[in-house]
Amino acid sequence: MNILAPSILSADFNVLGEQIQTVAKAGAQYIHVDVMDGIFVPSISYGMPVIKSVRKSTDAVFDVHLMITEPVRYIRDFVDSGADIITVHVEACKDIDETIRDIKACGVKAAVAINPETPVDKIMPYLDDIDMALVMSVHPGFGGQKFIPDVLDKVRIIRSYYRDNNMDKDIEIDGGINFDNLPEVLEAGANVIVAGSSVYRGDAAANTKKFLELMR
Ligand SMILES: O=C(CO)[C@H](O)[C@H](O)COP(=O)(O)O
Repeated sequence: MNILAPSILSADFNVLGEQIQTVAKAGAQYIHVDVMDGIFVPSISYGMPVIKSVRKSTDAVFDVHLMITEPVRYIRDFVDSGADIITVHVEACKDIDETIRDIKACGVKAAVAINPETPVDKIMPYLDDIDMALVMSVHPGFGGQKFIPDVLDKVRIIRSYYRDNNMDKDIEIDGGINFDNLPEVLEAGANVIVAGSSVYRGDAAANTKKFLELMR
């Protein structure tokens, strides 16, 4: 199933709850929540108190993408704040197996992300254990960047692995996705589409509906 995950990084934080409701009511299944610590990535976004507060605005799945160093320290806190899926970066964890175990032990879905420069081999050992693989299609840290098409080879390799092993798992792609590159991203095998600026720039409800229409 194809899923749209609007990234609230590009939303208007002054009315964040309403911005989330707009895309959820338009049909977005996930809300993509980017957490940045200023260490793993150069920018700082928001954390648990904000997530807990906006959790009240919708029942949509909260897809929490932790761009933070050693996320294992905060898994329980993010689950208590309302995360339904927690993504950690392979580059940010000393013990990725333990981190995946901790996420699952909290009763939420576990996902692992790789940056554009990280070889696909780094995520392959975890594909059986996780619920979703996230392939970054920009260097993490900021919304509104240009899509890096080379990462689609990694999507294809992961999708082939899942297909060959009869696993119907999710592959998420994040960064620079727009109406023009969406077809090639879906064709490569990604089925969870993160889109920030191309949803929230302009009419968020109309953009959400257009994405969902193109993803059918
Ligand atoms: O993880 C992210 C940045 O690190 C964002 O989710 C991503 O960049 C989405 O925003 P856009 O669609 O504007 O590229």
